[in-house]
Amino acid sequence: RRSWAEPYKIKMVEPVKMTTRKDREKAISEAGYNTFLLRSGDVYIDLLTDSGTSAMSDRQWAGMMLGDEAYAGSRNYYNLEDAVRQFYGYKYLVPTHQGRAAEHLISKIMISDGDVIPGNMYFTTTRLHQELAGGTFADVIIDEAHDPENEHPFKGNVDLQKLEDLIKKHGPDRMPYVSIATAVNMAGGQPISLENLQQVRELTAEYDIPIIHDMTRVAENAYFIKKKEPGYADKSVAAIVRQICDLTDGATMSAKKDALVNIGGFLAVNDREVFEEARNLVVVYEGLHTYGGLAGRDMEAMALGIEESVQEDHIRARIGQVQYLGDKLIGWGIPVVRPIGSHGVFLDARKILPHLSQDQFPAQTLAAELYLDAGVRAMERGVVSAGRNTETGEHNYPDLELVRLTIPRRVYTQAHMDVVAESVAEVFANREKISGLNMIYEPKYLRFFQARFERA
Ligand SMILES: Cc1ncc(COP(=O)(O)O)c(/C=N/[C@@H](Cc2ccccc2)C(=O)O)c1O
Repeated sequence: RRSWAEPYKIKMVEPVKMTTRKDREKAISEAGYNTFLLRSGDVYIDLLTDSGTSAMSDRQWAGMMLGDEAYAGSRNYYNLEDAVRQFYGYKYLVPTHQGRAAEHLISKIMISDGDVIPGNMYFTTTRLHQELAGGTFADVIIDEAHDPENEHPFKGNVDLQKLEDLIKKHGPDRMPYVSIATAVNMAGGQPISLENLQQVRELTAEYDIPIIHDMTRVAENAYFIKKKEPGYADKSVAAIVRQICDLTDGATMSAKKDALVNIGGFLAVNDREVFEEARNLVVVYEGLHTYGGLAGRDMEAMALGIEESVQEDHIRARIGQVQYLGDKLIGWGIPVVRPIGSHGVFLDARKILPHLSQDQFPAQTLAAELYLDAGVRAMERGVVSAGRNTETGEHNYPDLELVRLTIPRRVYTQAHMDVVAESVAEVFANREKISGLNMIYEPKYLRFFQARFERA
């Protein structure tokens, strides 16, 4: 098997610098042992997130020069509308500044006090907007998704029995929609199969319950279907993306991921009334309905990014780079979520630091130690991210206590992946010496963004 390389060449570079251990000790303690609070200038390889951190193509940069900054009816809006219709198939588009803005709108429109919204594992902003609208999230993902070592190829699948029991328990009238995420972020970037999505569609259709699709990483999910689901090997990623979307009634999109832009998102629906209400609400919270908080140039870059996101060479290289890092760590016996997901490699902090209880924040600790070793920035995806139970006020204690090494699209080379792998191995070799953290500042909402810690 011959080696293969990225399907692009680099035209512009942004120099990054190595820091010293001393610099990093100072930086991480000033950041309260929270990688979100580090300055990017103090970070060598930034794997905090794949959100908004991808490299745009020369065509997208050219698109930035074609911004029609008319207040109303910008040409770029119509180009974006065409791209959403062509590649995703949804009828009506409401642009927003990013994904959580679309989540805010659809939650406000479709959720009433006391409603239950089933979903395949929670996502932080999605669940918060459901709660702010008076709803309660209910997890219907298969049990395997909560087991980091289980090799189920489609851990994003819905447990149909759990879903049906919920519908029977609460009644369809208390269920405004089922929330389906593709390439489930908190499970480790784990795909849902088309077979399972079709079964969810059949079940919800019986009760006339719509499906709202969090399509933030839909192209990555489509790639896994092409590679792993019987019958799809000869289908294009673009065709599989359409097939996924056509099984849903609407979508929220953070275009900062798959669609390769630094800012942008949208709400797209097929129902005219939901569209009318969303178009009316967007002018309250985001901006006119033809720009939704974005500049014309941003919408142009997004339209082009959507087209590029489903190109076979691009998505194969993107997923290939994540697999490369994951396989390297697995080869060195480092506990990671398996199978390797779509947008990052998730370290199993519970297994790496078994001597730390979740009250000592193992994933938060591991992310800080990784940064200290060589300046690699990762993200806590464990008890801090899980937040507190709205009833009891206690921490939610998730089975998955993870540190996410999230790979931006078209930014880092294989050499960077090697440096990251060696840094993880170094921290892993010294894991017994790692002690835990105490939380000393806890914000009310989405605490993981701004919480501060000190060494226990
Ligand atoms: C599956 C899914 N659905 C919606 C959104 C919101 O989209 P947006 O408002 O950010 O554009 C996101 C954003 N995910 C980013 C950024 C992030 C957000 C909250 C906590 C930590 C990190 C990440 O995973 O790094 C997502 O992954």
